[in-house]
Parts: sequence; structure tokens; C-alpha cells
Amino acid sequence: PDLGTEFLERPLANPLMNAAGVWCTLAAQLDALADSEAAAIVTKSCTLVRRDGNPEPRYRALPLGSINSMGLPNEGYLYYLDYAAHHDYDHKPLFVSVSGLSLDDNLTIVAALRDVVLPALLEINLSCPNVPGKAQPGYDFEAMDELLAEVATAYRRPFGVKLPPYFDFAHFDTVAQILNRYEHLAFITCINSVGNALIIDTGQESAVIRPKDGFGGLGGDYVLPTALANVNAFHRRCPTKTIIGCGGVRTGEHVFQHLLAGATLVQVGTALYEEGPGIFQRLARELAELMAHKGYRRIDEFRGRLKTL
Ligand SMILES: O=C(O)c1[nH]c(=O)[nH]c(=O)c1Cl
Repeated sequence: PDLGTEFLERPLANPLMNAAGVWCTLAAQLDALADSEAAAIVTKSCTLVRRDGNPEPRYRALPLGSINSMGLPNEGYLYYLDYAAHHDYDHKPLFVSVSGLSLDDNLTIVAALRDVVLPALLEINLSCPNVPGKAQPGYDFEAMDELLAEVATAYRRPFGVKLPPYFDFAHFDTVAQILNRYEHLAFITCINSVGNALIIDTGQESAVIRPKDGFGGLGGDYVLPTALANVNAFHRRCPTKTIIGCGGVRTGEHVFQHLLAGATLVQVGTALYEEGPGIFQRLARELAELMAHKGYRRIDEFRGRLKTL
């Protein structure tokens, strides 16, 4: 089978890439992804200035996934613009994830990315659940609309958004209606971690991460059904946008399910954190094996073709 995929008219070897935030904070990590089977890579969400992030422990692997409250540790946007300036775009696409702490910070970073005129793709993170005291724009629809209007006006090139999970059809409808009003908004990445979960260690009778009394974003097996629902909800509601699936991907079968639900690319977070960049070779092999078993030669024979009963 051929895992060939097209994203924004660019042919890719397969639909696989990392999720922003995982194995992508430092240049050496990004280089490892560039050398892996991932067909595209995205940077850690960046802010105006470098951040240490939250106190540790701030990430914990779990039998069914992970919980994190990293607190946006990153090297500052100029570090990732510099990385983007040296990336080989003929080898594979590079996305820059931006998560400014204010509208002004986002606009400063977006304008800088525009002005360096690189083939890098902008993924605006609307959904970081772990900065104490900051409500995420993904759940403040007026703030989201204002941010997108300002970014679209400033950036004037194709860009995408990273959304939090939604759990209500009224929210799917409202958010899709906002996103569909922005022509430059070319792709939608669903989902970010399921925010503010609480994992308890029974023996210690304690939370397992330090920040925010142990409340953190959930990833991994726990979130696959919610991720698939959000991918399919926005695939149905935003026919002119490309959907990138993210959430709960650990096997080739999970990749297949995201593609069936309507994703064009599929991002890997928790499983990449635990397994390392070699996971992309395994996921590509497992997806090809599943496609062969089902008699599919190409992804576009089943992508977005989820049946209902
Ligand atoms: O705490 C984080 O750095 C973080 N953690 C997440 O699970 N999603 C995000 O978008 C971010 Cl920005």
C-alpha cells in the first residue's frame, strides 16, 4: 500500500507527524524528528520570551496515557524562527506552533514569522490548559474570534489552529461557524489534551504532578474517542478546511481510525513521548499492514469514509 498523502497541495510520504510540545522543544529534538519517518514536524508552542515552565513533577506517564502541566516551557519564539530559517523544506514541512500569552504577543510572533518569509506553516495554539490564571481562547469564543481576525489580518497567509476538545454539539457548531469565516484558516488540528484532569496515586493518597494541585491535561488512550469525535465533527462542519487529527494515537489502527474520521495528517503526542521518534516507522508499518489486510492501496480510498449505522 502507498501511504502517500497531500497536505495543502504538498505531497508527503505518509500522514504522520509529532504533536506540538512533544520531542520538539530543542533543536536536537527537532533534528531527530526531521531524521525520523515522520512526514512533517511541528515545534513546541512558543511564547515571546523563553519560559522555564511549571515546577516538576509536571509530566507523568500512566498505564492508559499521560497527564501534564508543563506550563509552556520553551526557548522563546526567536529560537524557533532561527530553527525554521535553517530547516530543509524540500525534505519535509515544518510547522511553528505559537501560543502567545496575550493577543499582542501572538501578533508580534505572527508578524515576525510572516516577515521572515519562510515556507514554515503556522499552527496557532488556542488551547493550552496549563498556564495558571490564563483562560484558554479555545473556550472563550469571543476571544477566539478576535484573535483569529487579528491573526488573519496580520499574517495574510494560510495558517491553522490547535483546538481543545469540545463535548457539546452547540460548541462544535459555534466554533465551526467562527473558523469557517476565515479564508486564510486552512487547517484545524483536533485535539489538544483534555484539560484539568486529576490523577490520584492511591498508595500515596496524593496527586501525581506538582502544578495546579495536580490538575493537568490528559493524553493517550484515555482521549482517543474524544479526539475522533472532534476530528469528525469539524470534518463534517468545515468542508473547505483540512483536518489534522491528534489524540490517543499509539498504533497503526489508531492512525487508520483518525483518517477514517476525516483527518488528513495524524499527530502523535503521548506515545511519541514514551517511545521516541522510532515510533513513526512502527506506525507507518502497522498502517500499511492494516491497509493491505483490508485491500486498500491508497489512503484516499477510505479517508473520511466513516460509516454510520
Ligand atoms: O503545559 C503545556 O506546555 C501544554 N500542555 C498541553 O497539554 N498542551 C498545550 O498546548 C501546552 Cl502549551
